[in-house]
Amino acid sequence: LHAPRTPHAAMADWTDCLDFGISLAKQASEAVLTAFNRQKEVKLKSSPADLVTETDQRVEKMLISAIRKRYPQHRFIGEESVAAGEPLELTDRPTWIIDPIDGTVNFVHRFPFVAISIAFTVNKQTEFGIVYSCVEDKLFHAQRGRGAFLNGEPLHVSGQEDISRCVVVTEIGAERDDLALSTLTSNIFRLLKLPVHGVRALGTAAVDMCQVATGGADAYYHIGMHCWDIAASAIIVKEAGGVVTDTDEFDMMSRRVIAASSSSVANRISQVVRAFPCRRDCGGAPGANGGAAL
Ligand SMILES: O=P(O)(O)OC[C@@]1(O)O[C@H](CO)[C@@H](O)[C@@H]1O
Ligand SMILES: [Mg+2]
Ligand SMILES: [Mg+2]
Repeated sequence: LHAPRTPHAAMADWTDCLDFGISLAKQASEAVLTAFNRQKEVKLKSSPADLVTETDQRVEKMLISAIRKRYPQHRFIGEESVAAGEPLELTDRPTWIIDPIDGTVNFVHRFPFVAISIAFTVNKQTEFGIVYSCVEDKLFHAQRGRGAFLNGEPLHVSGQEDISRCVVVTEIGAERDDLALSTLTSNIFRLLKLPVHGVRALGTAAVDMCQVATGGADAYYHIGMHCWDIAASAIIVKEAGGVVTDTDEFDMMSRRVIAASSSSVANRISQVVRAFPCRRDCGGAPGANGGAAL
């Protein structure tokens, strides 16, 4: 017996949403750059190193209201909306996952790596990701099955398989409790002792991961970030030929990620790096309600 065929017309490719997201990321970048050299009013969120400014909030509102006007049925997970009390819930409905400024500490200090990160999921699967590194004027994007691009040029990971020849990117993040700090610093210690060629941190997970997509870095790992920090750059790495994983299958809500140029490098990092407990962004077990796949 054959199942009835689903008309292919039902399979949207979401390119219209991608193009709209790219045009909005460019507008948002102008707002971020205008504010970049100005004095900012800074507020604290979860820790003394977790900052927010009026620009983060304004850019997120601008993005969400423009998308909502054009796609009234779509849903949102936005960093600053969640901070303001909106639920963090990923459903099967088309969902935009937004970090209006990834690298707010950099933005406050005028350290020149700040990015707008926009991912789009349907049925909990990422369809595209956009990362605009504003000061560098680098626009990264990837669409599922269609490759990754930087300012329109195709991207490829380095393909490096030997950990001892890798530049590895990570972040210390905003956690300041003893367990998190000792785990994070001992992870760096163990990697350096392997040895690796170098460990780097730019202050924005989105841009860090895009370095792996360009081949400028060979791997990235991080514990404690949120889905909006990595949702867009994860598909960019994957479409550039990289491997995106967790200790198990990648789950953007788990608050752990390894992105690498090859599975051998990803496996080596997962053997060396220890995690500390972090509450999931949403959902229970990986892949269950709220879990999300690439
Ligand atoms: O708050 P922001 O600027 O959007 O996020 C900045 C950030 O450093 O926070 C995470 C901390 O774990 C990082 O991975 C991420 O890039
Ligand atoms: Mg962020
Ligand atoms: Mg942010």
